Amino acid sequence: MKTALTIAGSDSSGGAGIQADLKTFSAHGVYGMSVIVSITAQNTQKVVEVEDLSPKIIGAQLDAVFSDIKVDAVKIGMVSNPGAIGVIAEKLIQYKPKFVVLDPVMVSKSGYDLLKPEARNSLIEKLLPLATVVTPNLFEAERLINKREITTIEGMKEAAKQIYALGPQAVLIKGGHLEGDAIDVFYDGKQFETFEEERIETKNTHGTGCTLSSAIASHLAKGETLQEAIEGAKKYIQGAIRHSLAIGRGSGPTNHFFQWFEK
Ligand SMILES: Nc1ncnc2c1ncn2[C@@H]1O[C@H](COP(=O)(O)OP(=O)(O)O)[C@@H](O)[C@H]1O
Ligand SMILES: Cc1ncc(COP(=O)(O)OP(=O)(O)O)c(N)n1
Repeated sequence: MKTALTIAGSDSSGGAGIQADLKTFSAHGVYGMSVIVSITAQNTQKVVEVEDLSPKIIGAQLDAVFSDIKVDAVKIGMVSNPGAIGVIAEKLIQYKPKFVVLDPVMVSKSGYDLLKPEARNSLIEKLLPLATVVTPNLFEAERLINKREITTIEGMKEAAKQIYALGPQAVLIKGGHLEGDAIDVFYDGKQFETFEEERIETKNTHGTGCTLSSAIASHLAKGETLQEAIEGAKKYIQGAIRHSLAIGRGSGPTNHFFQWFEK
């Protein structure tokens, strides 16, 4: 069985973060492992509180996994603070996993800062250059390159070029917050590609970014090319949103095991 490791924050409501990643790995038949960076007290309506784990225990989790198990792909989500980012970068340089999917999580849909403002530069300098692909949403793309507002496909392409110049092997800017269809823009330094699906009208989109990035990691772990991995992940998130769950009183989660419910 292929393996994937998520390095991210825990979401007590189970729709985003580590919980979404492990469900996604399982739904793809990939053995999932986790390094917890932060614990969030969170539900479908809000993030109530966040507690970061120490760089020491983050490093110990990484050593425990990498010293024993072959990791076929890594997904990075909420990394919270400069100390956590420092130890994650150090260990990735040491263990050299083949694929690193970096979701530069900054703010939850409910509006809570999941990346401390002072950690932005560390994320750019230390993690972006280690990424096989970085998957910002529109807001995160704006923050990475200090751009005002990205609202069009042309704007996404220009931003993808600028983010690519920061060091990742490829960039996928997600268009979940665009007007109209859900169009994601890919750039690998040579060519652009768009991944397009129709927008599904629902408020239950908690954890869509986490789910897409861990699905990309799952496909990479199974040996697909990056473009094949994104194509597969995009189809998966579309199904997961189409069958999303009205659980909780706010923005409910996607359905990671929607295949079980399709006739
Ligand atoms: N309502 C929707 N219908 C279809 N696809 C969506 C919808 N919302 C988000 N997506 C897709 O889900 C993935 C995650 O995107 P996005 O929601 O922008 O990320 P994030 O959760 O990081 O803000 C992207 O592939 C995006 O196009
Ligand atoms: C612990 C944790 N990590 C990440 C997120 C953000 O996930 P995302 O997929 O961007 O989903 P939304 O917050 O936008 O619904 C999170 N909320 N918690």
